[in-house]
Amino acid sequence: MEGIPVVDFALFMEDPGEARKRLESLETISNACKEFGLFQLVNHGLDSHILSKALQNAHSFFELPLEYKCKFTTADNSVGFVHQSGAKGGPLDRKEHFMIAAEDKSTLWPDLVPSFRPDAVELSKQMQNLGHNLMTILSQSLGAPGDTLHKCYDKNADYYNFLHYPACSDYQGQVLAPHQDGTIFTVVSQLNRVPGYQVLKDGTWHLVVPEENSLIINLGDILQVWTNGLYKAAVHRVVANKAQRFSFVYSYLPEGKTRIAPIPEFESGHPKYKSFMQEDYLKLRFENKRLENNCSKNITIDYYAID
Ligand SMILES: O=C(O)CCC(=O)C(=O)O
Ligand SMILES: [Fe+2]
Repeated sequence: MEGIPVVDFALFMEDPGEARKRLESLETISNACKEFGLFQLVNHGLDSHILSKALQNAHSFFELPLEYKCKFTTADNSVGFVHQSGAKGGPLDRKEHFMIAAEDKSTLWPDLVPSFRPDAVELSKQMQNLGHNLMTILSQSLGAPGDTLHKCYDKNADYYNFLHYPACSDYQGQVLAPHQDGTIFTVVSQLNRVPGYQVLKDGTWHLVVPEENSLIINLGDILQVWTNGLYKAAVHRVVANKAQRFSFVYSYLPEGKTRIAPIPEFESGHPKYKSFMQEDYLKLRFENKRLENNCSKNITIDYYAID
């Protein structure tokens, strides 16, 4: 099996003594983004305890009674606790999750786990910072100036999500259906290192083994559109495990009113996507995921494709 590309983030954060290695790494990123839409990041620079705290808090929250957790469910499922979800026309996903809008003044925090809120806010700040640096590196990996992707929008409207996949003793299929994220890119931490995350490449699913201290960076639809299809949004899913699995997902998104369209220097007069407003696409995706909505088609970025 072909390995999932690994990128050493420290190379980019240190003084420029390692120029040759950096160039090699930019090449690795570029190839990974074209082939998998994904790479793994090591030496990511996050505070070493922050992810173990996230795991403890997620564990404490998800083991609370369903009745309590459901107090944090909102009408449109865009934030808060979601007990059941699934792709259109398919079986339900076997997971529950708690979604939070970064920098939101939400009061929707589980009071029975007092450390949940301060630890989550701190983690989201560190993730924001990591994402900012990744945007520069991704711009450079495209052979463009470091501020190229930053210049596509003014402000972030990020979301982050704690997920729990209960142990599956007699089921071996997928517990989260294949999909692409509607983000710029998404950072995934397989918090308790139980395997499950897989990425599709050339018709084959590849397991992303949760190595210690590594993160998954998976590209989303917006980066695919900005690069006019040069970089692709990773098609990924989660498969069952006999052990329960916890993960943390941080989604980088521009503000809702941002217009998304191929960046002129990457489309050379042949845009493959129509321009759209970020919040319109997000809304379509959320509406489409709601179980009571019986529309049979799964909305993807192809909705805006120019054929
Ligand atoms: O739980 C995971 O590892 C991945 C979750 C995911 O792909 C998502 O929430 O979009
Ligand atoms: Fe995803």
